[in-house]
Amino acid sequence: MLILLDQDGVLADFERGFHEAWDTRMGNLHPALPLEQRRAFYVRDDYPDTYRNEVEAVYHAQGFYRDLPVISGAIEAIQALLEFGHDVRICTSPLNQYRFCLPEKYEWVERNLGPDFVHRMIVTKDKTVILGDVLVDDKPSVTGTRTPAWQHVIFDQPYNRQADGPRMTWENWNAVLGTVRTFDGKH
Ligand SMILES: Cc1cn([C@H]2C[C@H](O)[C@@H](COP(=O)(O)O)O2)c(=O)[nH]c1=O
Ligand SMILES: [Mg+2]
Repeated sequence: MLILLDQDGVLADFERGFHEAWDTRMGNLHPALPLEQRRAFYVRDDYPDTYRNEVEAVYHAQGFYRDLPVISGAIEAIQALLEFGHDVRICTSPLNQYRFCLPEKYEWVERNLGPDFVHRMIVTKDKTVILGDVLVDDKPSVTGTRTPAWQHVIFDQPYNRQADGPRMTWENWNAVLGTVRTFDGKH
């Protein structure tokens, strides 16, 4: 299968990175929301409007994307997927404020998956134009200009539990991906 893996929220732990950076900068005024209480996909929507600038300052900061921790189990699962013979690509959308985000997404992949994996990166604002059998993504609804070729498998996070459909973690990936159909109709 051609497997598209989203980066933030699937491989890179955007939530933990935000939580730690927020507590360092702002914890004395408004402690970071515990992960299990996050409900909105965009973190700014779970914080009071009065903190919008401060929320954005956290993930616009230099080093934020580069230093995100790895989601536990992701690297080992990618190695296993490659060993099974799957074609694995990273399919990621940068912020419009791309100055640090964009190069740091590449740095993150180089640092955590190795320089060869950089060749596997697909950076796009519209994931529906990208071919694949499956897109593993934490966004509850991935939309764009086309009807996507891929099946969306939701990577489980507290802020996407309202969405229907197959739901994956780095513990159950093997069983969940086994249910996905490929372009030619085979498993
Ligand atoms: C505010 C906010 C932004 N994001 C960002 C993080 C990334 O730049 C994109 C999604 O990237 P992905 O690799 O395609 O997951 O959106 C976010 O995920 N959550 C937020 O709250
Ligand atoms: Mg994501």
